[in-house]
Amino acid sequence: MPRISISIDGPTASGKTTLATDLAQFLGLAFLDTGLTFRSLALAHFNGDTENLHHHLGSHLKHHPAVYGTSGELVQRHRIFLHEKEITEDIWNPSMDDSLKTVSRDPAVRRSILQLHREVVGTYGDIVVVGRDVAVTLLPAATLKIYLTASLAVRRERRRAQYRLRGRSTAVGPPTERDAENRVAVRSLPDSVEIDSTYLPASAVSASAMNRLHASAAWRSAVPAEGRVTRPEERCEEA
Ligand SMILES: Nc1ncnc2c1ncn2[C@@H]1O[C@H](COP(=O)(O)OP(=O)(O)OP(=O)(O)O)[C@@H](O)[C@H]1O
Ligand SMILES: Nc1ccn([C@@H]2O[C@H](COP(=O)(O)O)[C@@H](O)[C@H]2O)c(=O)n1
Repeated sequence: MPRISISIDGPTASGKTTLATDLAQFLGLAFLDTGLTFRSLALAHFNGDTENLHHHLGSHLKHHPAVYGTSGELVQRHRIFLHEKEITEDIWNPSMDDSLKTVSRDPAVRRSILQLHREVVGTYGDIVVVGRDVAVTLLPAATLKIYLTASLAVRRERRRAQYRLRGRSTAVGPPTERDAENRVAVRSLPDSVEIDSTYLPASAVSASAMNRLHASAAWRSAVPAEGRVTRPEERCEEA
């Protein structure tokens, strides 16, 4: 069967990870959060390695995505290793925001990270990928490209609530110029959809994405009619 891939772009705290987890679980896909690779290099930078971030890439940084089975079970949890040491939890230090900016503004580092992500996508194939610019740079032929938005106020409130719960933080600002350019670029790709989650609960965002996936030409040609699945709530709506 041809492969299924879904990209989810959008600004901080718009709900990308939440939607990606839901889709990956429901469809039995891998889930790669590209932001975690940036955070891994930010950790190296934060720990004092400010000169040559490249030497941490290549075979030294291993990003294993989460993988879900066809019944929605977690087959492999996501894990990241840097020089063979697991750093999956260490990358969430809120003091690393400045290092994160340094890493993500370096074009050469971005190119190397993209190469690493291409290798992950090549290995796993059936995958949901989340990030700031993944449709254009990594998955221009994805079965569905989602641009997920929410108002600044709502994104800030979501992040505040999340911070209270998990003790992790990221600054939430208005969309940057790069976000705005990327949004326009995603719109111009075939099989792309923009979902504004400001007033939608997470379940409605997932249902909307699933409906759009089923309507996409790439999905129809990739999945034979007898193999297509719908959520119970979608079947109710259709009845
Ligand atoms: N539609 C929604 N309605 C209400 N809360 C939501 C919705 N989607 C996500 N959330 C909550 O908002 C918070 C941020 O969501 P999430 O981590 O998925 O965003 P993100 O876009 O992946 O963020 P980042 O860019 O920082 O990785 C989480 O606590 C999540 O539970
Ligand atoms: N494709 C991407 C993904 C991330 N970044 C940068 O990394 C930061 C962390 O990402 P989160 O999704 O975990 O918030 C993010 O703020 C970006 O600066 C990126 O540039 N491209």
